[in-house]
Amino acid sequence: MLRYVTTNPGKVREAERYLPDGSVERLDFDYTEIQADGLGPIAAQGAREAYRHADAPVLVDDAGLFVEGLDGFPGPYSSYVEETLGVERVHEIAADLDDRRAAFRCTLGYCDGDGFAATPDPVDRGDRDAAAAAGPDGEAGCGDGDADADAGPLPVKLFEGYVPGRIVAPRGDGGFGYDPIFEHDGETFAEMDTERKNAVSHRGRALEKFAEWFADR
Ligand SMILES: O=P(O)(O)OP(=O)(O)OP(=O)(O)OC[C@H]1O[C@@H](n2cnc3c(O)ncnc32)[C@H](O)[C@@H]1O
Repeated sequence: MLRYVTTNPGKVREAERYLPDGSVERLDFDYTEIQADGLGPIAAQGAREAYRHADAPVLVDDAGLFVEGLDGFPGPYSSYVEETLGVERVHEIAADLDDRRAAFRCTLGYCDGDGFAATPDPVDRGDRDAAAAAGPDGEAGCGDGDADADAGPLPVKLFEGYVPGRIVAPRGDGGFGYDPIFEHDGETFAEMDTERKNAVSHRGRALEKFAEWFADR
């Protein structure tokens, strides 16, 4: 049984649509979010820690909002910023910017304690650049840059998803987190139902890639 590791029930609602019934259960485990410029090292480290905790295959979901006019902030710090400033303040700050383009990014980290061929290159190619398209998926193994001597060489397979949009005044009651202030194609994510958000979202894209790979393994 695969454990979807998150403290955020909103993520699980979206993820369930991509994973076969009965093949996954939520693990409410608050893994350590290391400080890093990109989501890849955070997801990789989190997956290793969660795997050690669960002793079962795990999928960790690290996501963030990257505002172009703020050089990608809050990015990997999105959770902290939501808790401290709050979503409406982020909109107020962005309202003063000329460039309100933004992107959501999601990196999924899968670890089952088994070996993938570990590659030395991390997938972190600069999540700060909100305009850059998500690149190919990668594997983070030994020497993947998330330097934690205790983490050991457990290989982690990473999957990325990206969606462009812009920051707007809050609209809509659905979704979670920054959804009310993130507009894509004329609608905020909070105005979309789960199915519609999944069809375009960063998480949907990453989950689609994961689900395909997982089924074909
Ligand atoms: O780490 P876990 O336990 O999964 O839960 P979290 O909510 O802290 O998850 P992240 O660190 O990945 O999320 C960073 C922030 O981005 C927000 N976020 C993530 N995905 C989102 C989405 O699809 N829509 C809106 N906000 C999102 C989320 O609410 C956090 O404030």
